[in-house]
Amino acid sequence: MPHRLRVPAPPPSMKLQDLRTHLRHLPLAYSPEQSPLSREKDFHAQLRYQLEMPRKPKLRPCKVIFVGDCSVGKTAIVNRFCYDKFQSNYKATIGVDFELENFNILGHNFSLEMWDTAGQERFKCIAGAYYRNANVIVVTYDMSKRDSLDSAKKWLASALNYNTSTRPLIFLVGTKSDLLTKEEFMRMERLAITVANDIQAEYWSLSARSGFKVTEFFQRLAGLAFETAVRQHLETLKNFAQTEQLAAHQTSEKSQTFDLRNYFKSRLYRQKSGCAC
Ligand SMILES: Nc1nc2c(ncn2[C@@H]2O[C@H](COP(=O)(O)OP(=O)(O)OP(=O)(O)O)[C@@H](O)[C@H]2O)c(=O)[nH]1
Repeated sequence: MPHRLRVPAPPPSMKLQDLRTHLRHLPLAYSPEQSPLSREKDFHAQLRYQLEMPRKPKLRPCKVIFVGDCSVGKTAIVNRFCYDKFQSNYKATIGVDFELENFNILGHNFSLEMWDTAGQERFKCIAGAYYRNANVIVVTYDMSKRDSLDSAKKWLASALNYNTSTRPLIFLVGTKSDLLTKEEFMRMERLAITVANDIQAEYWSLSARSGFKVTEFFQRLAGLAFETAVRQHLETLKNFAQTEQLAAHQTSEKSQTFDLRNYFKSRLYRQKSGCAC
């Protein structure tokens, strides 16, 4: 019997992961008419055009911080997206947890550094140290606990305190939507959208237990963060090119002055020597 070489198929989890992290379009907002970030249905045509240039931009990893009261489900949403798993027993985050997720967006590599900070008061001073240089702030609240929504503004203010020079993208995320009846869900969402509008955040309701909207949320976050990173990169290049142009202009002005001096000198010489040309 002829020997056949068998090529093992990639594990199904890998295929799933690839699909979730490969983006060709800008994912839509949870509720496009609410979003203060972008209401566009896709990446901007000019951004696509710029990305097709031969020199590919090198984008730094995007720092995403998750903040919110203890036990609202920050770790659960990160684990649902990164490992597609859910744990029903509560283990408090001590200080901070870190996950890295690599995306491929419009053919470019882009990574999200996810900093899942502790909600417990006693770890607040440790977690605060990790708030710096955040590109994205995810303020998380538990949809089944109204007081966790009331704390949202306080958490955002404290995260923004460490990021005064940058303008991070802000999301307000409601978790544990599986615990609510339809009426409770709608009531809580209405309240939360008002808060989201107040703090200029894009709103999402999720459930780590059922997986409701978790992938869509992370894809949207990655898409918007990518768009912002490319814009900032192009802006830096433009400023750099302008500085170079200015320097080149100043140099050519100097050499012109030099040439003029030479010109007058040579004319004087010609006049002295009686040349008529
Ligand atoms: N039913 C339900 N329970 C959830 C969901 N998300 C999280 N939980 C539960 O809520 C508890 C707290 O979840 P965590 O993800 O640890 O909360 P956390 O915000 O990271 O908490 P800290 O580490 O203290 O800041 C756990 O027992 C989870 O199983 C959800 O979507 N639905």
